[in-house]
Amino acid sequence: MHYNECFGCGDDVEGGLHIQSAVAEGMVVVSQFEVTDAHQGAPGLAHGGLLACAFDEALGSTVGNLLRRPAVTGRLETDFRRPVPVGSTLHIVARLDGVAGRKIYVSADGRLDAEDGPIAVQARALFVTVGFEHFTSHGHTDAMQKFRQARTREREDWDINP
Ligand SMILES: CCCCCCCCCCCC(=O)SCCNC(=O)CCNC(=O)[C@H](O)C(C)(C)COP(=O)(O)OP(=O)(O)OC[C@H]1O[C@@H](n2cnc3c(N)ncnc32)[C@H](O)[C@@H]1OP(=O)(O)O
Repeated sequence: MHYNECFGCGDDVEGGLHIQSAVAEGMVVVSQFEVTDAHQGAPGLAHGGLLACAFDEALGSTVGNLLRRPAVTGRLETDFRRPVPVGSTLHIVARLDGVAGRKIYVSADGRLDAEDGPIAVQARALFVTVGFEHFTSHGHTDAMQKFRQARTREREDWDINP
């Protein structure tokens, strides 16, 4: 689900990750993260925390695209296998591993510069399904209102009673 002010996928967020995700064959969700100077940790290399963020985004998008229900990250694990240079593109393929009540298990591999490039980062996460009150009670009212207006314009259909 796209939200324009999201640090992970928002188009207008300066220095954001600008990740684009789409459902692909085999019920996977593919995402691309183009690493820029704004994402550096060590000189010339992506910051590990932002790589974790990229996977949070890609995995959250997997839950949203495949299950169409609101959920938040409860747990996120990352394995950093290779350095990710500035100027490279991480090709992330994510899958749904299982659902148990409100718990949703997802995992992903991120490959360097090509769909069949070497694996640089892997992640697994547990998302927990929440009601919309999670956002209305914990977030700012005006942000939720902007989000709802955008959803209405895009006519997105979500299960709001998980
Ligand atoms: C409109 C917007 C659209 C949708 C917008 C989507 C936006 C996605 C954005 C990207 C993703 C993010 O960054 S989300 C932001 C980062 N995450 C957060 O802020 C979440 C903060 N945490 C929470 O709010 C809470 O801890 C929850 C909701 C995760 C869980 O609280 P709860 O609702 O009280 O549920 P609770 O009973 O504790 O947990 C339910 C089940 O999950 C298990 N569980 C919970 N947390 C964990 C954990 N860390 N590790 C293992 N297991 C866990 C419990 O054991 C339980 O299992 P069992 O007893 O049932 O077996």
